[in-house]
Amino acid sequence: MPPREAHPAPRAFNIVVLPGDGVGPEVALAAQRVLTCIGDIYGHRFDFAEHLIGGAAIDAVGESLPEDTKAACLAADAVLLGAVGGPKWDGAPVRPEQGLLAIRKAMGLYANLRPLQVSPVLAHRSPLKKEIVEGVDLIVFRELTSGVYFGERTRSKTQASDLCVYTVEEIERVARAAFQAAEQRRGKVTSVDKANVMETSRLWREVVTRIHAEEYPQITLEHALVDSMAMHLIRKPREYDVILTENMFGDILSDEISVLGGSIGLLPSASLGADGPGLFEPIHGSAPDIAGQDLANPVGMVLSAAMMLRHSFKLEDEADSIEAAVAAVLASGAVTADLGGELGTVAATRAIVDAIRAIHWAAARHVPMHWA
Ligand SMILES: NC(=O)c1ccc[n+]([C@@H]2O[C@H](COP(=O)([O-])OP(=O)(O)OC[C@H]3O[C@@H](n4cnc5c(N)ncnc54)[C@H](O)[C@@H]3O)[C@@H](O)[C@H]2O)c1
Ligand SMILES: CC(C)[C@H](C(=O)O)[C@@H](O)C(=O)O
Ligand SMILES: [Mg+2]
Repeated sequence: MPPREAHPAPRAFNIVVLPGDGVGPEVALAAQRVLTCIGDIYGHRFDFAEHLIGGAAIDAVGESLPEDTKAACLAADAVLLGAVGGPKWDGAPVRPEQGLLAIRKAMGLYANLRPLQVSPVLAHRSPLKKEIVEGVDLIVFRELTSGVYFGERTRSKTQASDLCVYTVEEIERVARAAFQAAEQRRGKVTSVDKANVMETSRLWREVVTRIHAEEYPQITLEHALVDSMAMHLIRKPREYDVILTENMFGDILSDEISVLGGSIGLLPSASLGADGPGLFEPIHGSAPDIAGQDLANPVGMVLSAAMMLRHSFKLEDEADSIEAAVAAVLASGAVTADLGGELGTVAATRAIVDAIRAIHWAAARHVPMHWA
């Protein structure tokens, strides 16, 4: 990508890195390598400060979100997170996942953006038919700081409960974020709920309908029930543009749509609030089955870093560079085992870094890309 005419001057950014557990540290390192390359090319300085979260924090200090990690995240320009959790902490009194929920809440990250694009050259990597997935371009807006994830929990010998609560304001703010995104895209929002059963879903539907009518009437809004939506997403995924949904449905549906692209290891996310730093993490987990073996696909984490450049730092060219390099590498077949390739995490990351440099070399000399 050649830099745009009025490119912003080089800047310095403080990025907190939370590697976490399992493959988290492996993919977090990949993102740092790619950002360092971007910094070299564009002259920005990215200062990385690593902090503990999840199981690694439990092992070191006995809690999943240490106070200094929280303070560092709140003071950072942005946060990158690998993944948390793993069987080692199953049944432990404090769970690694609590640290992740706590930092999302503390940073006020109510909107979790999970985009997916399946370009024609990548469609064959999906286990689904090429004609179904080719050209998919959608984004999930998942509410991230409320719902059943944050309701009161009870437990006795004979029963357990998880309370699901949504307030009008919590629905309004994430709905506005989704409608605003649709304005910049194909102008369609599909709001997903379970309004035939759940009271929180009936409120969700009412509020989304009202915000649409009052503030975004030019956007096409449709409502869908989560069970049939799970089916439609793999039968006709190209029909969707922006998918707006509550915390738990968004968690489940986003893992489902990862199949369209061929691997959960490809999908990035951005978690954003009203103001303050954002947090950027792949949608996958700590992948204990492949951790520590140089097998993890770094692309979801690397694309999360690109989302950080775009959303938090307004560095569009730099984000475009990473995305173009990832697309070129995936198209070339230089991929990890989850996509049927032979590269390890380190080699796949190197391929992305090399592609960024090659694209810049070609752009600077006005050479067609295939010579680079
Ligand atoms: N944001 C997070 O930190 C996050 C997200 C999801 C799950 N988790 C945690 O991770 C742990 C494991 O959960 P899980 O097994 O259900 O989900 P997972 O996403 O970790 O793994 C599911 C499957 O996808 C594969 N996979 C995941 N990431 C991959 C990558 N980058 N490259 C190649 N293959 C990849 C894994 O090998 C596994 O077969 C649990 O403790 C869970 O709570 C954390
Ligand atoms: C680990 C877990 C708490 C987390 C979630 O459910 O939000 C994960 O599945 C995700 O998708 O980020
Ligand atoms: Mg999940």
